[in-house]
Amino acid sequence: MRLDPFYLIVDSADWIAWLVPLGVKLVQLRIKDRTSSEIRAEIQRAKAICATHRCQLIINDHWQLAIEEGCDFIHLGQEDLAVADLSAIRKAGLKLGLSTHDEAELATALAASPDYIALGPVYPTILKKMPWTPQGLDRLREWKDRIGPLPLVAIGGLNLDRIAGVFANGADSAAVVTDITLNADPETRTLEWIAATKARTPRTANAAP
Ligand SMILES: Cc1ncc(COP(=O)(O)OP(=O)(O)O)c(N)n1
Ligand SMILES: Cc1nc(C(=O)O)sc1CCOP(=O)(O)O
Ligand SMILES: [Mg+2]
Repeated sequence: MRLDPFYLIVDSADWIAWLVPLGVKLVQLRIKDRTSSEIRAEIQRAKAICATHRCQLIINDHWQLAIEEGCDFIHLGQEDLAVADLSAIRKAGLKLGLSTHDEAELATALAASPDYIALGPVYPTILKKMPWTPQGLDRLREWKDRIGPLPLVAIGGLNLDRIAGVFANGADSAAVVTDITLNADPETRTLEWIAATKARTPRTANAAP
């Protein structure tokens, strides 16, 4: 499996409706602090938009809703993984991306046979507080050497100036939140990300549903 090199992460179907039609091919719906029925409605809307635009949708955290709504890809952190029903996830045919932040987490993640591994935070992030210091590019390279052909997602503090470095050090895809969502012009910045990652875009959409 190949991941699109530009991995957008947003917290609503409104963002997806706005930015996916610009040409985004890989998007994560990462919603916190909403009710289950609100999240279900967001997933339904996001799924319809992504299907129209042949964009791979990945649901963060809410694997039960993803199964119930017929989604095909989820992302889980280690705490999510610890309480998730992996066999139900696999039985439903969902692909699985997993977060890692240290050696122990990498071992746990690899034991779950994921479809990609994410390493973060590569650079400092303002999105959420985390106990890990920034991993840096050498650590990214080390992760790629360890996981071989499994796709590697870099996340944390990425911006246009940093993406060449993450690709040069083994990342297959660069995940981004605030460089786009807090930008004064998210639409233009999204187009800039698409242009900056275009040369690495798989010729066949890995990602299209
Ligand atoms: C691509 C990607 N990588 C890492 C994360 C973080 O997942 P997690 O550790 O579960 O933290 P939350 O995002 O749930 O706060 C991610 N969402 N996506
Ligand atoms: C959600 C998330 N997870 C991370 C990890 O390291 O697991 S870093 C991160 C935040 C990414 O946001 P931004 O692109 O704004 O830094
Ligand atoms: Mg999570």
